[in-house]
Amino acid sequence: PSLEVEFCGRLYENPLMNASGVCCMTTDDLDSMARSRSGAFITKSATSTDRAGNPEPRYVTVPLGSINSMGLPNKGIEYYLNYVLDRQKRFPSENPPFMSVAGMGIDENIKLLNIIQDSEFSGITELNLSCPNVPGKPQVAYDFELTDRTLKSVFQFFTKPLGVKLPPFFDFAHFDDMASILNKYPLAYVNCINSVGNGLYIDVEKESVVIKPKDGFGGIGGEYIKPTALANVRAFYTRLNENIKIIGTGGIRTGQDAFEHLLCGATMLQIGTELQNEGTGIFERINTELLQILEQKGYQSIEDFRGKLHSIT
Ligand SMILES: C=Cc1c(C(=O)O)[nH]c(=O)[nH]c1=O
Repeated sequence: PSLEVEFCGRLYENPLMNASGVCCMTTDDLDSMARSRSGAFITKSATSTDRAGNPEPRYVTVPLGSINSMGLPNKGIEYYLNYVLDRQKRFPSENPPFMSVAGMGIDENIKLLNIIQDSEFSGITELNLSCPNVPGKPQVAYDFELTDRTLKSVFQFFTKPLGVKLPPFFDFAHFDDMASILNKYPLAYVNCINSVGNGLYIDVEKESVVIKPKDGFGGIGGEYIKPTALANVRAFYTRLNENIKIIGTGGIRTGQDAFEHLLCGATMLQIGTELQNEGTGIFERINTELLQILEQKGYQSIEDFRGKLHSIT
């Protein structure tokens, strides 16, 4: 069997990539992703200029996942754009990395996307509408009118492939309302989900929180969030028109987790917490485990089962 996937008109050797934010802050991080067995990779969400982010400790690995309140530290969009444009020139036959952007508001999102639109970048852009950790900044995608207004403005000028990174939703009315907004726009994909916002992890021995920002409140990733991630992948896969693909993110630690996301309808798969824990060797491991599952089940390709999750009739 083969793990090859077609996404936005490009062929990838497998569906695995990093989740923006993990292993993508510096050119060294990005080079290690480029050398890995991932099928693709994405930059850290960029703002107009570099940001230090929140005070440390701001990312902590915990038994069932992670908690983070990084606060959108990044090197600024020019740094990441220079990196991806350089790779485009040096490796013209390869798929360019994905570019992620996360403005502090609609104006900065428009500005960032205009920079990408006016550049030679020929890859895929991810608009992050779900950063939960910038104090005083609510997550865009929890404001449905703002999301609609943002996408309306963006698609006045942006003609390159664009996806949006969404936070988790927990209510069928929200799945329905968000899907009806997204279906209005020529999106390449939606990425479900970002970390589950504003969780709290406690160190009982110290009787203390474990991260400094926001009195310890931070986005939760890892095993904790797989059921929520799978539900959001499935909810949008069944509601969006079929040319809006799904990237599945959240709780992928094994080939089986990857298989579950694909069964729910995901086309590409992003790994965050477990990549942070294990390093880029994880891509070789999960590709191997996923191939074993396809072999055991007699599938030749992911197309044979993508989205074919059974309900109980
Ligand atoms: C881009 C900011 C994000 C951050 C962050 O930089 O705090 N953490 C997340 O879990 N998700 C985000 O989208």
